[in-house]
Parts: sequence; C-alpha cells; structure tokens
Amino acid sequence: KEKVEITKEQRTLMKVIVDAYSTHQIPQDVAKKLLQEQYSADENFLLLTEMATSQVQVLVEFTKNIPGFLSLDREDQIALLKGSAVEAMFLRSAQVFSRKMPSGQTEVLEERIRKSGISEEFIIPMFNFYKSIVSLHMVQEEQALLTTITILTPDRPYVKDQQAVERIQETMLELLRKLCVLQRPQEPQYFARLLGRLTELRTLSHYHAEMLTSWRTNDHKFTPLLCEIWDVQ
Ligand SMILES: O=C(NC1CCCCC1)[C@H]([C@@H]1CCCCO1)n1c(-c2ccc(Cl)cc2)nc2cc(F)c(Cl)cc21
Repeated sequence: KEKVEITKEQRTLMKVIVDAYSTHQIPQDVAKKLLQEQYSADENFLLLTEMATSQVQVLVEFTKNIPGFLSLDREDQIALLKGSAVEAMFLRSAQVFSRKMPSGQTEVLEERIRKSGISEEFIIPMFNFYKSIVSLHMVQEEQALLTTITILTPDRPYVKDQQAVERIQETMLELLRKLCVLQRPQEPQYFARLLGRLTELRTLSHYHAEMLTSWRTNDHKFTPLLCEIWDVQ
C-alpha cells in the first residue's frame, strides 16, 4: 500500500493556491442573481458578457499567484491565459452550478440557464459537463488545483517554452494526485476521473464561439477583452 505524504513545501504551495483561488472570485454571485428573477435572452447575454469579462480579470490576478508562473517567458504567460480563459470560465460556471443550494434551487437555476437564450443544441453537452462536475463533489483544494492545471496546459497555441510550463504543471499534478489519494482512499480512480473532466472541458470549450453567436439576442455585443479571449467578432 503506497504511503502517501504531503511534504511541507507541498502544504505551503496548496495554501498559496487555495488562498489565491478563494480571494480572486467573481465579485457578486451570479447564481443568486439568476435565482432572484427570470431575465430576457438579451439581459442574460449582457449578464454573461459582464460576468465573463470580470472573470477574465480575476483569472489574471489568480494566475499571478501561481508559484513559478511569473518566472515564465512573458509572452508565454499571455499565451497560457488566452488559451485557458474559455475553459476556466466553463469550469468556474460548473463549480458555481455544483455548489450546495437549498433544495429545489439547483433545479430552478438549471431551468433559468436552459431558458437563458442559449441555443438548444448546446444545452445537453453543457449540462452533461456540469453534472459530471457535480457528481465529483470536489473540495475547494481540488477545484483550485484543477483550474491551475488547466491554465498550465503546455500545448496551448503560441507557447514557446512548453517544457517550462510542463515542469510547473507536473508539480501541481503530483500535489493533486496525493490529495486525491488522501482524500478518497477508497476511490483509487478518482484522480484519473478528475483529469478526464479536463478532456470534456476542452471539447465543450470548442463550441464557445458558436454558443455565443447563436444566442437568441438581436445584439451580440462583446467587450474588447472578450473579443481578445473569445473567437468572436
Ligand atoms: O454568467 C454565466 N457564467 C459565469 C461566467 C463567469 C464565471 C462565473 C459564471 C452564465 C450565465 C448563464 C445564464 C445567462 C447568464 O449567463 N453561466 C453559464 C454559461 C456560460 C457560458 C455560456 Cl456560452 C453559456 C452559459 N453556465 C452557468 C452555470 C451556472 F451555474 C451559473 Cl450561476 C451561470 C452560468
């Protein structure tokens, strides 16, 4: 039986990442807003673009706190952010969706999102992904590390020094692997299941431009930051 132990420096690394992750979150709670009232497709589109814009800003702040990230080549830092922002947005949406809510609220939230203006064909893959995240019952440490591992994906477009990114990502993967073994001794496959979600996340993210341009709204207005990050306009 493998004796898994978190080292002192791994514990420090974990604390830095979880603190940064919990500090840099969307200012106001989008779930609460959606539960308060039913919005029109236009209002929902505006809400999404506002939320997504502020989430990118928050993602940049979070990324600066990932040990080693700022020592990467500056252009590679940008390439990693641009390459992971959409996935980070869907992963964050899934994590918000998977939060424990008073009974019946999750169903209301799901209904509001289904009717938010998003075109039918994307609803199923999106909720399949969200529900696969819900079913993992991830703890905060796992959520923070999974987002970190997504950001540190070496094979994003235009990354020059992939080895340097791989080295930092491997540190995070090893820490997450240990956490999973310690957290779920009875589920040896749990770590593999977590990483499997990143494949589903990448597939879902391929649709993001179509999901946005096919939104049932007359005015698909995007902020300059979203035009940078999303393949739209
Ligand atoms: O604002 C959203 N997500 C933000 C993005 C930044 C991080 C925090 C969450 C959207 C909402 C959906 C209703 C209409 C208004 O937008 N959203 C999406 C979503 C994201 C991308 C596309 Cl293209 C389609 C839907 N999935 C969500 C799951 C949820 F649980 C909640 Cl609360 C909201 C969610």
